[in-house]
Amino acid sequence: MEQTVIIEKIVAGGKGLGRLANGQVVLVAGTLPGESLRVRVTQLRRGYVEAEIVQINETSPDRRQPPCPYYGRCGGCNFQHAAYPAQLAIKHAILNESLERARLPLPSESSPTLASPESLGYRFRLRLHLDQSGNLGFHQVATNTVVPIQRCLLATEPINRVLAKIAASDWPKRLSGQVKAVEIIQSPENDQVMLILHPHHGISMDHRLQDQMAALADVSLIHHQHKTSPSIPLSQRFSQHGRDYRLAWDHRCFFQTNCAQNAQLVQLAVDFLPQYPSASTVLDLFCGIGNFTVPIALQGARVVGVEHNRRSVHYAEENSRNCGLTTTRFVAADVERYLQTLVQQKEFFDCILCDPPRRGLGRAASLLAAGLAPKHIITISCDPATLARDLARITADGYRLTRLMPVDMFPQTHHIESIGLLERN
Ligand SMILES: C[S@@+](CC[C@H](N)C(=O)[O-])C[C@H]1O[C@@H](n2cnc3c(N)ncnc32)[C@H](O)[C@@H]1O
Repeated sequence: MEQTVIIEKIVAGGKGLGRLANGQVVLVAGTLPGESLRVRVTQLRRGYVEAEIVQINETSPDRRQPPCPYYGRCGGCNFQHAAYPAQLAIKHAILNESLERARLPLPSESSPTLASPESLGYRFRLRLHLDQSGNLGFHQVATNTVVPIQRCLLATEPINRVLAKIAASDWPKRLSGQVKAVEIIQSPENDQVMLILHPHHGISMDHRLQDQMAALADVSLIHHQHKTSPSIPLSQRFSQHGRDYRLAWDHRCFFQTNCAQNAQLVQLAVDFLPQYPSASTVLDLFCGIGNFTVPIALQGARVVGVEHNRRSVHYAEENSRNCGLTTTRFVAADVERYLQTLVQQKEFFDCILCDPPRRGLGRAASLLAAGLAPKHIITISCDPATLARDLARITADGYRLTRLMPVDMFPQTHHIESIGLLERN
């Protein structure tokens, strides 16, 4: 069935929303607000249909030629058809709409999306799938079929040099059946690039094979993912508010892959932290390797970091020590359980910063807002839907959102990171 639709807006997930002649909602990928399209319905879903573009009748002035030759087939990006300023505006609108749908009042200060310093070449870590036929690449849109690629425009140049060498060799064919994924990582502090081969379950890799592949790709290290295998050292230098410091971690720890934008996000978090009359006490939930703990402590606060990955906690402690800090403490624990302990002990913090994974805070939201009642809460989120759910709980417990800013951590994709500040009423 073909029909003409006008795209009203872009919704979470990146598709354009329009209406069929009978009023039914239709979602179309690769579109922009205001475009008039001839579409063909491809899927019936509960409450809406999905369609694909047959023809664009009226093109948005924000439409551009996607820079990547794999765009449309490779499922890695879905915003490359939009000029970068339009991508930022779309992310701002989606975040605001997520909050409005949850009936949350938006802060009076509505900040535009913070652009990434680099809109291409920003990724310091790439994970590619390897299928049984030796295709090395990313999954095709909405399938498990691997689209072979020789270059990813989102990755840094040193990563692409290694990828090109591997893709042009017979290695993907030789490794297929043994390896299911290849990870290429660059340490942000230097040009050192490292590989990780992820073997299929139960396969033990031939070390000679790994050495030969390392020599071909001219990489300094190569390991396959195994609990006992050595770790890959990674590090980044920061300069925040006149203080220079360095954070180190390894490939088994979480760290933001857009390192330049992460530095801007960290700066924002320090700026969002209110000034208190005396040295502040801050609880940094989901602290990882101390990405926010260290710079906040360098500003004079006493900070407790909570993180369940013991390896990350080890690096957080080491990073903190190397910065000469004596005002940080790290706890290896599950956030929700640890919050219960803090509530029982009637602990108080001026500010709680939380940077949970995509699933959000869940029940921890009420524990930290109603249970600990800090003066301020800083939220860092990578999913507007779970953020809206968490904010609904926190505001119901007596807080109001005073600042909110989308931060573009993943240009060319629909992913939306944000930072917010809540104040106790
Ligand atoms: C989005 S990352 C943020 C890390 C850090 N704040 C940063 O900026 O690099 C989320 C972190 O939460 C940790 N995590 C996930 N679930 C957790 C839980 N239930 N309790 C404690 N830590 C958790 C992960 O290991 C990861 O380091």
